[in-house]
Amino acid sequence: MSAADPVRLPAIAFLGAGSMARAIIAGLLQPGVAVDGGIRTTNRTAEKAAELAGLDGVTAYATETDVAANHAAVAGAALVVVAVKPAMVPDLLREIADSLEPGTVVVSVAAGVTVETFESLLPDSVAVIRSMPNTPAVVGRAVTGVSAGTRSSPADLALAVSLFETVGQVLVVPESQLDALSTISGSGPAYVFYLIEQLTAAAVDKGFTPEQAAVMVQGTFRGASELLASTGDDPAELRRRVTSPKGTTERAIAVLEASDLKQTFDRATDAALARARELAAGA
Ligand SMILES: NC(=O)C1=CN([C@@H]2O[C@H](COP(=O)(O)OP(=O)(O)OC[C@H]3O[C@@H](n4cnc5c(N)ncnc54)[C@H](O)[C@@H]3O)[C@@H](O)[C@H]2O)C=CC1
Ligand SMILES: O=C(O)[C@@H]1CCC=N1
Repeated sequence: MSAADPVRLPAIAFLGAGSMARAIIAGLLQPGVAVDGGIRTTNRTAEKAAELAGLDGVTAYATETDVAANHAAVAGAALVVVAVKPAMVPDLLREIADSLEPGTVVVSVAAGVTVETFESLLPDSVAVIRSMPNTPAVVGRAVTGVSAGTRSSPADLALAVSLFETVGQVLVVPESQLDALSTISGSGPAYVFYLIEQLTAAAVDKGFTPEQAAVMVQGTFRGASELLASTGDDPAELRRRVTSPKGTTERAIAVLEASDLKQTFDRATDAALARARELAAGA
């Protein structure tokens, strides 16, 4: 993307401007992106809306001070991103259904909630796309899964892909795979931060200050990720280059292998998948 070749998107409304919506908005505010008609946001509190209103090109509405906030935000918006908590989605869709103009593309980021639920609560004239982004969107490094709805056209899907490409990489997958994708990349940043927390605690237990531990652990995660990205080498080969035969790393890796991290990740991601199915059922 270059300044000479900006990405142009039509007016976008974010309903539920919390962590995830703000992460995507951060990408839209980058120099190479133009949102014709502007960005509208809604959230509950006036305090948060005031913060959002301070962003260039953003019109922010708060439901606590404006009962018509969601209606005002979707008026004239070609893209409507639904980013409230999954349990709140059905009520929100009932609230806005009559305010959506024909041809609007509604993009869900809500975990679990199916295209079927969205399409059943919205007029036939509105297309639905499901997505699953992740919070590295804030730094333009998101991985987002995107799935077509039954009423969406290839152009509608392409529009949603363009939206998420402003904040990182996009994978188009069938909806049947989107919950599984969510257990890997949607939740994934939390797994990485958890590993960082645990290795930091191990460093502190070995006598380093929290500051020293943070330099060691965060620098190592960043350095290893950048090494992987810049060489394109297989992670197993990069690991082998650290693991000197009969050396120290070999002993550490043997302990990690004995703990069967793969099985732990299988169980963790299966638990996330089960929760997505509960969310789909409205639990
Ligand atoms: N946080 C993450 O890493 C990811 C979250 N998601 C999905 O994004 C959605 C939002 O999650 P977060 O941003 O983490 O939650 P959050 O709690 O940070 O944001 C939710 C926002 O919705 C607003 N809200 C609540 N009721 C509303 C209403 N009736 N009208 C307008 N705004 C309303 C709240 O004020 C809040 O700002 C969820 O459905 C979640 O499954 C998807 C991918 C990753
Ligand atoms: O935890 C959640 O439900 C959301 C979906 C993926 C990441 N955060």
